[in-house]
Amino acid sequence: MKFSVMMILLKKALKHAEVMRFSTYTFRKSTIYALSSGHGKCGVAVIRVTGPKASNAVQAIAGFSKLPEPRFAHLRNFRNVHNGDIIDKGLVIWFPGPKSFTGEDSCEFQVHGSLAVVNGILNSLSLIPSFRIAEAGEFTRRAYFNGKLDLTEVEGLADLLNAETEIQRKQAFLQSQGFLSKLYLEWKNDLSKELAHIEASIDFEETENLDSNKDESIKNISRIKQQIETHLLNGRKGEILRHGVKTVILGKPNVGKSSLFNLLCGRPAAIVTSTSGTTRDVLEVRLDISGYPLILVDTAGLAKHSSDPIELEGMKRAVEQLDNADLIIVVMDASDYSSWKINNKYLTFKDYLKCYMKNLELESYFFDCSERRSKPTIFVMNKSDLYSVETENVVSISCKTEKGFDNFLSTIGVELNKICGEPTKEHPCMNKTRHRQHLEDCLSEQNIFIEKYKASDMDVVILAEHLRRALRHLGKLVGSTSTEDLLDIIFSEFCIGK
Ligand SMILES: Nc1nc2c(ncn2[C@@H]2O[C@H](COP(=O)(O)OP(=O)(O)OP(=O)(O)O)[C@@H](O)[C@H]2O)c(=O)[nH]1
Ligand SMILES: [K+]
Ligand SMILES: [Mg+2]
Repeated sequence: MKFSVMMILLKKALKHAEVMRFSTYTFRKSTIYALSSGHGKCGVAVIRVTGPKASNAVQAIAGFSKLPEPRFAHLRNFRNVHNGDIIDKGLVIWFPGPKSFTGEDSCEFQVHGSLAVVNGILNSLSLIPSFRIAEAGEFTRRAYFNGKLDLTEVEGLADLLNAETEIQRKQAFLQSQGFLSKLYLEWKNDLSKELAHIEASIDFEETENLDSNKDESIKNISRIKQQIETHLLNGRKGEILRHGVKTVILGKPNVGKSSLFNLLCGRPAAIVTSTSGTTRDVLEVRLDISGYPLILVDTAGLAKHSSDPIELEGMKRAVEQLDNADLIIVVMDASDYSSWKINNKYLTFKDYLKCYMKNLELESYFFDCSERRSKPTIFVMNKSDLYSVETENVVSISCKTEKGFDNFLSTIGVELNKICGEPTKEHPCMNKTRHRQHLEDCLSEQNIFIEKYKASDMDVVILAEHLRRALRHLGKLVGSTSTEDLLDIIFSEFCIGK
């Protein structure tokens, strides 16, 4: 048998294996239920049911002899399945499959949100034959297996449930609506077309035809490759937005770092005293600034001469924070600046800044552009109530009077926008290590393909296999090929009832 024919048969077998995996899941299906709204006392609680026997819940609990009109809210008495007592009066909505979230027959009960009512309904559901309580993420898992959502949409939904700020919400919502998968599917489609050309030529042994298409093929694949590369570069923004922008406050002792930290938090989270070296440990809070998630870190002041082992440890920890910082806020003291003189002359701000950073032994972080360590930085001159400094590239503020604080907030907002960007439908950002991994692997397969194809030093059949692998990585991204382990990780991010 020819090698290329073997490859085609192997490919078909792999496809079959995928279909098998999907169908084994359907065999395991039972009807599941769960409280989908938050736990604890609340105005209204939502209980969801999905699975082949969901209609039994509508009939047994809401007392319909014939199923009600789908997707309409019906006000009904809900009865205890065991003794017929009325538990509560509420709304029931019937969603016959496949037009439901999971794609299966589903229904939703909206009841008064007390523990007793919710337990009453859940107990009744448990008495209906073949009903069981849902596992965490099981509703979404079913939606995925029924083709209602692909994997990046599932991830987007998980992020949406966890979103803390407006821009995080926007990124997650766009992803849950399929804008990221749309991009990946476009690339998958384009690459598939290129592969189809090559496969057709192999099957019919049309080597002349293959040669004439070579330049066109290389051009098309290079274009896709470049789009993926740009997407990866932008992806760093999406990843930071998803995790939060780690923002480290640094400076000499007593300049007002903790005062600024507290002002941003809106509460006295850190101890502030006039004693130099007050802060020792690294303090961290999560904040929402202009819709962006900020992980704000207060650190010990960096003193040049210290023999106190606790202070030295604090400084070591402060500097370590720089390694994975996304944004740095360097705080200075205006009264300190005003007192610095060299040869009896006051320093320009630029010279002062150089000396200041040299004192902190952090010059290379900010001034050595050849080093990759240079990070986005905001320079803040605090204590402007004592001495006013109006210079370019420095934000003047007084933590004592709060003068200049609004200006400081908008400066942070601008930086955050530069760091995270703002996700749009046209440019959705990747935001997970999983995405990066598959895209990088996809790129490296494309690179091998282009290089070997150009040099004509590889059998075309093997060459095509590199394109196939590149495609498989895109497939893994949207979840048309995935493993149970990966699915377990992704669905574990959901709570019960989603
Ligand atoms: N006049 C004036 N005093 C300030 C201002 N901000 C902070 N201070 C005072 O400066 C002193 C040091 O403030 P902290 O916030 O503890 O300074 P820090 O940089 O965190 O100090 P360490 O943790 O010791 O490194 C305190 O006495 C504050 O009240 C300001 O804007 N104006
Ligand atoms: K202090
Ligand atoms: Mg402090």
